Amino acid sequence: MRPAEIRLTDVTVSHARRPAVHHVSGRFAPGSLTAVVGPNGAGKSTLLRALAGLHRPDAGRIEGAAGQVALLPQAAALDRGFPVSCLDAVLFGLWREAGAFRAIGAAGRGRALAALAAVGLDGFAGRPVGSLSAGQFQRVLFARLLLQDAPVILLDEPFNALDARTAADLLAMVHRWHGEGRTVVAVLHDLDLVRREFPDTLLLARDCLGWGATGEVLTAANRLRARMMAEAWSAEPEACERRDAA
Ligand SMILES: Nc1ncnc2c1ncn2[C@@H]1O[C@H](COP(=O)(O)OP(=O)(O)OP(=O)(O)O)[C@@H](O)[C@H]1O
Repeated sequence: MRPAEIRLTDVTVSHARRPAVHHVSGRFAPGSLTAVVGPNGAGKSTLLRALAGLHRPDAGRIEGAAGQVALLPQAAALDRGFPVSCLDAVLFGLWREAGAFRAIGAAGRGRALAALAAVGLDGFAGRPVGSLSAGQFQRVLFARLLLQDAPVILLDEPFNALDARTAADLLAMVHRWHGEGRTVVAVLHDLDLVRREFPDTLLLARDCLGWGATGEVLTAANRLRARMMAEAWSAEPEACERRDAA
């Protein structure tokens, strides 16, 4: 598992010309385990979507991510009313590998069943995803990531609304991916968890307020700065003056 270095150079990502991520530069080293933290509306999900190629930066460059990323979106952003079984939901992980209209085959089904077993959902293959608890659904999404087998794994609030046991099981999987040499990036709000489990941190408040060793980034001064920036945001962020001036 040899992920490339992911480099961001002066990256700005906007929604309707309003910058959610503002002139961010830095790098995710191959095999690093990084938490992305910051206040609500800081641009964390937007950054992950840009890294996954789902949202194009309107300025700057992201290099090294294309084609090697698997993304776990925020559970709240997913529609669970869609009538699919757990097995099919996991098999969506093979979509890119197999192509939209190609048969998955017995080997693919076998891998999907093994992934369900690995996340503790043996026997759930035929269950509709709509009938799962939040924790069981998150396990299905982790099984899908397992099947995708990507060198870079992006997780958007992976432990939200989970009980201690489920969170611990999924955190163990994150550490396994890290141990295998994958690059893992997770958006998190629990700073105690970040300090305990994540060696590196990117502190975002639309601008990057720190990116490096967690202990050096999560200082009281940096967190205060992030809070003050968030309090200064109006409901609608301003258009980027630096970009408009360019
Ligand atoms: N689809 C969208 N259309 C318009 N604006 C959006 C869209 N998605 C996000 N935004 C805006 O972009 C900014 C950053 O949002 P984003 O979801 O990236 O922040 P976040 O740090 O992940 O927040 P949270 O911690 O609340 O999940 C916010 O001002 C948000 O309202």
